[in-house]
Amino acid sequence: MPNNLPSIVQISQLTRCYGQHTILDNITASVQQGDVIALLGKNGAGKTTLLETILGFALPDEGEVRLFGTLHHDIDAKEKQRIGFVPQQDELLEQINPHEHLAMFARFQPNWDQALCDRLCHSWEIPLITRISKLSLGQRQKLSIILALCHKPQLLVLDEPVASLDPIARRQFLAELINIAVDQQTAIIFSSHIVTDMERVANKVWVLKDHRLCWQGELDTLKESVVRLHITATGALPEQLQIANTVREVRHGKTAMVTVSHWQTALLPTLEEQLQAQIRVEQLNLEDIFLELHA
Ligand SMILES: Nc1ncnc2c1ncn2[C@@H]1O[C@H](COP(=O)(O)OP(=O)(O)OP(=O)(O)O)[C@@H](O)[C@H]1O
Repeated sequence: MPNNLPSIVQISQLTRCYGQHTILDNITASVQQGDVIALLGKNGAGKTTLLETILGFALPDEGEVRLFGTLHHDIDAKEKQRIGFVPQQDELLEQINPHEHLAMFARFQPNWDQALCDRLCHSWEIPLITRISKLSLGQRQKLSIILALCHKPQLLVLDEPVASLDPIARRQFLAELINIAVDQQTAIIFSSHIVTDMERVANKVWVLKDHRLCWQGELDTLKESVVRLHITATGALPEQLQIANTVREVRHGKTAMVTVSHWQTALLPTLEEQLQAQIRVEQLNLEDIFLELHA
């Protein structure tokens, strides 16, 4: 059956500058229901800028962003309730305690899931009656996540949500993300430097590099596309290997290790013939792919 619903997020030719500096250059991308998108990029690549621009905290210099089909700066309070956001630096109210904060927030959220809130507060050992200014960084981060998850958003945007979480809480958090993505079909955009975590939960990847999305697509396709070729020649290797879409090349005598993008298995026999070599194709994990794309 055709799906005529608008994308949850539609980014069209988005450019964003700070002063003279272009941070995001002509980005076009979309997010559909049920997508879990890992947003990857080096420090300063523009991940926070992209996430905040998507949410309408700043206007693009060029292009536009639509949330649920509406221009992001035109969405009303009701539509805002469909969004959950965990910012890199939390915006918790310091002078009240988590119990009061959660209760206050829940009053304005028609879809608030008190059972989920109670469960997470219990398993994450949130000190409910301690003033927020006295909580540890990790406890604050957990509270921000609970605030963002429990109103059952249709779009969840997470900017480095796990940086301060211990490994147990991180695993629990990832499990919750998978649950809500599967059960509620929530669209999730998730930025983190813990790439192994992203690989566990994401089905799509956006890689931000040189101000653009140098990759956007299915995680599995990315993993099939970027591979490392281990080449062992029977004789001498040609001076120029001339392998299409080479990302990085390391040579040593009759052997070479070449990382390529846009790989297709069907290319293998021709390449072996061309180089008079045996080639082993190594699949890479997401962290290795990220490192190779930035080598
Ligand atoms: N308010 C601002 N004014 C001027 N430049 C800014 C401002 N905020 C961010 N920048 C610059 O924009 C670029 C992108 O920053 P951003 O915070 O979006 O990167 P990031 O990918 O989220 O980085 P990190 O992984 O370190 O959190 C950086 O060069 C940063 O210095």
